[in-house]
Amino acid sequence: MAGLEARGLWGPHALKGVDLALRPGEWLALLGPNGAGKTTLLRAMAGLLRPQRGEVLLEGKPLRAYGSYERGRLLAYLPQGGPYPEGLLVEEVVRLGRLPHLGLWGREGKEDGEAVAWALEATGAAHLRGRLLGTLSGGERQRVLLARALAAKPRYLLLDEPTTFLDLEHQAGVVALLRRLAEMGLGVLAVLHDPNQAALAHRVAVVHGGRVVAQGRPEAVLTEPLLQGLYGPGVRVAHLGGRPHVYLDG
Ligand SMILES: Nc1ncnc2c1ncn2[C@@H]1O[C@H](COP(=O)(O)OP(=O)(O)OP(=O)(O)O)[C@@H](O)[C@H]1O
Repeated sequence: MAGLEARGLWGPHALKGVDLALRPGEWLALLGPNGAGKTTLLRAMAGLLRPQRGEVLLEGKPLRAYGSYERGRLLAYLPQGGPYPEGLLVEEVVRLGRLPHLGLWGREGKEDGEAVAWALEATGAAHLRGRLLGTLSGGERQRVLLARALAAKPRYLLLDEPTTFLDLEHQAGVVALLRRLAEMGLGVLAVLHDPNQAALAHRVAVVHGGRVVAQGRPEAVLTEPLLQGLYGPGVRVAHLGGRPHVYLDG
C-alpha cells in the first residue's frame, strides 16, 4: 500500500501510541507544543529511531526491512539542527543527497547532476553553490540542507521545522515549494510551529503528550478551543477567506 504509516508507536521517549499515515501527494503539517514528541515521531518515521512498540510501514513494508540506501531513495529527512558539514561547498553538500543512488563509489551521471541543479533551483539556493556551507546565514544554510534532502528525489519528505531561520519571503517560498512537491506526487510531512503555515497544508495533525490528539483539514483542526488547550488562553483564531488565521491577543 502506498504511503508512510506509523502504527501504534510507543517509545522511545515521548511517544505513547501514535497512529499517523502520510499519503503520496499530500502535505501533512505536524503541529504541537515544545516537547510534545514531534521530532521523536518524525525520526521514528524516518527510520532513525526504533520504536519500543508498534511499527512504521513504508509502502506496506516494515521500514526496518529496508536497506539504508533503498530507504534513502524513497524517503528524505531534514533534521532540526546540525552537525553541519561546514567545510564543504554548497554544491558538494547538495550532491551528498545523491548518496543513496550512487553508493560510496558510484560515478555521478547526468541524472545526478540534473537532480542537484533542480534541488538548488527549487530552494532558491543556486546562487550559493560555490560558497562554503560554514559561511552562510542560518536561513541560507536551511535552504541548502533542504536542497540536499530534495536532491535524493524521494517519494516522501520529512522536514523538521523547515521554515526556522527563514525571513518571510523565504518562508513563503518554502511553503509554496511544499505544496508544489505534494502536487508533484510526493508525500510531505513537516513539523511546523506556526499554525498559520500549518493552515496552508492539506492536512494538520496535532501532537500533544506523545499522542496525535487531532487530525484533519486545517479549518477543522485549527479551532480556538483546541489551540487554547495547547498553547493557553492568549491564542485567538479569526477566519479570513474561509481559512483560520491564528494570532496572539496581547
Ligand atoms: N534522547 C532523548 N533522551 C531522553 N528524552 C528525550 C530524548 N529525546 C527527546 N526526549 C524527550 O521526549 C520529549 C519529546 O521531545 P521531542 O524533541 O520529540 O519534542 P518536540 O515536540 O519535537 O519539541 P520541540 O517543539 O521543542 O522541538 C521531550 O520531553 C524530550 O525531552
